[in-house]
Amino acid sequence: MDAVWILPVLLVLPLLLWTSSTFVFYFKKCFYVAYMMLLAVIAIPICILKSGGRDIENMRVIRFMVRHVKYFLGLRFQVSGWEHLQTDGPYVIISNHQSSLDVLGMMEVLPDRCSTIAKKELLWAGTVGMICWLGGIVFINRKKTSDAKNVMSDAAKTMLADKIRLWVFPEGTRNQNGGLLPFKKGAFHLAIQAQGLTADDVTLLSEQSFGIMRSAFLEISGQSVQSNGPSTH
Ligand SMILES: CCCCCCCCCCCCCCCCC(=O)SCCNC(=O)CCNC(=O)[C@H](O)C(C)(C)COP(=O)(O)OP(=O)(O)OC[C@H]1O[C@@H](n2cnc3c(N)ncnc32)[C@H](O)[C@@H]1OP(=O)(O)O
Ligand SMILES: CCCCCCCC/C=C\CCCCCCCC(=O)OC[C@@H](O)COP(=O)(O)O
Repeated sequence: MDAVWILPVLLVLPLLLWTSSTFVFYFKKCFYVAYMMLLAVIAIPICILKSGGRDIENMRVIRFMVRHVKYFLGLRFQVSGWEHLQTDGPYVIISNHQSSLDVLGMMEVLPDRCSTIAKKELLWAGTVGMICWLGGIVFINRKKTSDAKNVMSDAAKTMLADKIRLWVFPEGTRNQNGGLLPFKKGAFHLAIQAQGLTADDVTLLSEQSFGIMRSAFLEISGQSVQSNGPSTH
């Protein structure tokens, strides 16, 4: 009886994929989440066997396993300036944040010994949450600012002691409104500690970084003319 339903699905699915770009978009989105969950199932035992638990070195495994996902989604990346990340010691990377697909771009350029700051809710995202924990991702509670600051202060100490790099999304949330949200300060408090600056430097550093990222963002957006489905994802 069940098999009767399979035939229409098998017929309708290719038809929708062929005719509806909106369907293609949502199909890809579901595929992305399911496939990342599956990849994490494979990566979890590898990371545990390799590093014995939570360890920033696990980000190498995650990076390696995620890099091919772009091909399934029809995405390609153009990287420039990668050589600037090839320096010794700790540093902070900041980037804008539009969608969960940003993880794919991140994995194209992620340096060794680099993890990220993420909202704590991600920890509960099934196998993806577990692999994030194994990769040394630092989870913060955005609703409790003082807790988040304490966690980031501890992260700054670890960053200096263990020479790790941290990737922060200074907008603090995803944003697809065609610009940048005002930056939160956490990334810059991390950066001053890595560079021997003081709290007085945070505002200037934040403002300069915002200006540079905004002009780069607008320049790149101006070149981007292709659309592959609804604008919100
Ligand atoms: C193999 C299969 C794999 C499958 C899966 C693979 C996954 C791979 C991993 C990839 C994971 C990617 C995950 C991405 C997730 C991205 C996110 O979750 S984004 C959301 C979370 N991130 C952030 O929010 C980071 C940015 N937030 C901040 O920096 C904030 O500052 C804050 C710490 C949360 C506090 O926020 P808030 O109080 O609202 O705002 P501010 O304006 O910044 O600060 C107010 C005040 O406090 C001072 N201050 C801020 N931070 C600090 C600090 N760290 N230390 C000291 N003081 C601080 C700040 O200066 C302000 O004071 P002032 O007097 O006005 O200056
Ligand atoms: C138990 C099942 C739970 C299912 C949850 C699905 C979680 C997504 C799973 C796979 C997606 C691939 C990994 C992408 C990780 C990126 C996470 C992300 O981009 O989080 C958004 C966060 O930066 C900001 O969040 P808000 O915009 O503030 O909100």
